[in-house]
Amino acid sequence: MTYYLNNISQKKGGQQILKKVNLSINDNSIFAILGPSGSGKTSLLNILARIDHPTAGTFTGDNEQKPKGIMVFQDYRLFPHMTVFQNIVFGLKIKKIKKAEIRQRAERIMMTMEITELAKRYPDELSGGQQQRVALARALILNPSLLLMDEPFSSLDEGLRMEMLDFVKKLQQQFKLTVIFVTHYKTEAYLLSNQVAILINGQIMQIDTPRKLEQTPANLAVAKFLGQANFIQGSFQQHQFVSSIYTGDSDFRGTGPVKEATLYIPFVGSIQLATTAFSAFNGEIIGITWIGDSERVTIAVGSEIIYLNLPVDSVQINTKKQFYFKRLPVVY
Ligand SMILES: Nc1ncnc2c1ncn2[C@@H]1O[C@H](COP(=O)(O)OP(=O)(O)OP(=O)(O)O)[C@@H](O)[C@H]1O
Repeated sequence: MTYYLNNISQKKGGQQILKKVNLSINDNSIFAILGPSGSGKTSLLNILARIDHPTAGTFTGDNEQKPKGIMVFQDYRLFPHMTVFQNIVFGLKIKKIKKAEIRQRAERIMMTMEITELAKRYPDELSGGQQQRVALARALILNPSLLLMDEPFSSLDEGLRMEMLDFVKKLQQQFKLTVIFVTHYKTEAYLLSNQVAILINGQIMQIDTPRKLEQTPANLAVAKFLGQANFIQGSFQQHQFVSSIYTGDSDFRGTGPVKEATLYIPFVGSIQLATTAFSAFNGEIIGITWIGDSERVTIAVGSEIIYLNLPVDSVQINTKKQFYFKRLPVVY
């Protein structure tokens, strides 16, 4: 089933929290929603789980069906007085399913989640990663077609987070799930999905592949949220782009008044050291820090300071160098 979010808006306490959110989400896939803290991610998922209502708009499936997602929360929300097994089967018990079937389904799901040996433990006897596996098992035992994951791994350490992301991908394929995964870590979103929606201030700003988001952010708000970039104020004046580090030709063919724009120069992938069509700026290398797979290079360009991640040993300290844009990187 394809899921459709049609013009979903929500107001709370006089504040507009979601503004006309439109998304269509394909069956049997992982869709990531990426946004800063307070952008409305949880509010949106609560609506998709039918825990809350939108002020306007609808959430439908094909044939106008009313789908309901099952949530997995950041803070697990396990029942502390129940064992792992009791937590997992809780949802089936209240559906009055037969005991033998409950046991069979629980055993199968615990095996998949690699938590069989934890069945008799209580939540406070589990690590964060184990608790999240139990929370996932509790959701999956209900055979959901739509799984809603609200920053499920943000309290886990980096290594475990990466492991859990791989696990989610495996589960998605095994159970043919549709997963909506909400996060404020872009690496998580990029690792999970080739379709990422950026939510800022309750508004979907862009839906794209990770590569397109990084290379061509839809606006300055998206570019700033994605971060790891230099931002230089400038403007188009006739056919020229004018800024403190680069003034020259652009393909902008505006007439009339000056148009403000910002040069968006990501640390990675925006600059070449060899000549291309857009000649760019001269800078002096004033700092080089080794950061593993590359060097963070500090460049003085007039009174501006620019940071770039360049291949190891590609520039020398205290030398001057010319840098070339791959294309004139402008955002509004
Ligand atoms: N009951 C409420 N009344 C008024 N404002 C609310 C209410 N619940 C949430 N908000 C506001 O709505 C906005 C969105 O909150 P929400 O929790 O959906 O964001 P989020 O992106 O999930 O944030 P985080 O990543 O920090 O969990 C925030 O500005 C929040 O303060």
